[in-house]
Amino acid sequence: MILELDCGNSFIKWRVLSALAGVLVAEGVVDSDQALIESLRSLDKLSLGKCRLVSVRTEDETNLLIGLLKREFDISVVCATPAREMSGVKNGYEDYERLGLDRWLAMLGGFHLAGGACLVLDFGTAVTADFISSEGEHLGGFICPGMPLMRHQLRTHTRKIRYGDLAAERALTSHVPGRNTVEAVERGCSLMLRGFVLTQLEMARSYWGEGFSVFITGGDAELVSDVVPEARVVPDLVFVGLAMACPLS
Ligand SMILES: Nc1ncnc2c1ncn2[C@@H]1O[C@H](COP(=O)(O)OP(=O)(O)O)[C@@H](O)[C@H]1O
Ligand SMILES: CC(C)(COP(=O)(O)O)[C@@H](O)C(=O)NCCC(=O)O
Ligand SMILES: [K+]
Repeated sequence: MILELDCGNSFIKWRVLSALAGVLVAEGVVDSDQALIESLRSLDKLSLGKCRLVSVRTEDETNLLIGLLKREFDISVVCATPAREMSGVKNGYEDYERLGLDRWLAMLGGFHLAGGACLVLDFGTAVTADFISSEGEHLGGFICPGMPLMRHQLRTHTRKIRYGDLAAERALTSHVPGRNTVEAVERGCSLMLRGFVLTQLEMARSYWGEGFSVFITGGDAELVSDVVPEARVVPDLVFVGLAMACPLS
């Protein structure tokens, strides 16, 4: 079996595929290395052979996790690394190594699935947008705070914005003006994300008219997906790119 990991700033997304057919065996989201090991240990008939992973964490943190995986499961681990060009996509950063690897893999996955120009939007801790032309040229992108960061900033830099997770979830069932703090904040931040999406769409149209695909991924993808009905919500877009960047022979 193959273990795939997407180590973001907040969560580790994991999944286990069968070695031969690549069929999904199990998957999950965890908030620590230890929780990952526990989730995997609890699986029935787990027999991991290999692991491929992408991380936007520090080298030290990533190496710690790799060491842990090798000790626990005695597997080989392959890490996605930066590239100037891969699978027809050309990295557009001045310094290609500085582009976040999760963005790079989502771009590889998006361009592969679209077979043409695409806009890739990722809603995680940070929100990112990346533009890839029909020739596979990465035009660049944008980074801004995602929902968890916007919430956190308001909660920590004001005296009177305090509320719990359940209230936050309930507040997001509508976007009418809030009549209490939790509604006002949650809906306000959600509208910022939705406005961001519309701006990115406008920019993509100015480049490519109607000839492009939109991909939406990341843990908070559902907060914005209805703004772009034609978009493809692909929660595992980073994994699509990871398999392309790290083929396991
Ligand atoms: N099962 C889940 N576990 C944790 N967070 C989730 C889950 N489903 C959706 N989310 C949302 O995903 C967001 C984090 O997105 P994610 O793409 O995992 O971020 P990152 O890659 O930066 O770690 C959180 O704000 C949370 O609201
Ligand atoms: C932009 C990001 C913080 C997004 O991370 P995420 O929200 O997925 O955890 C990550 O891709 C990153 O650290 N990038 C390096 C900086 C850059 O892409 O320019
Ligand atoms: K991510």
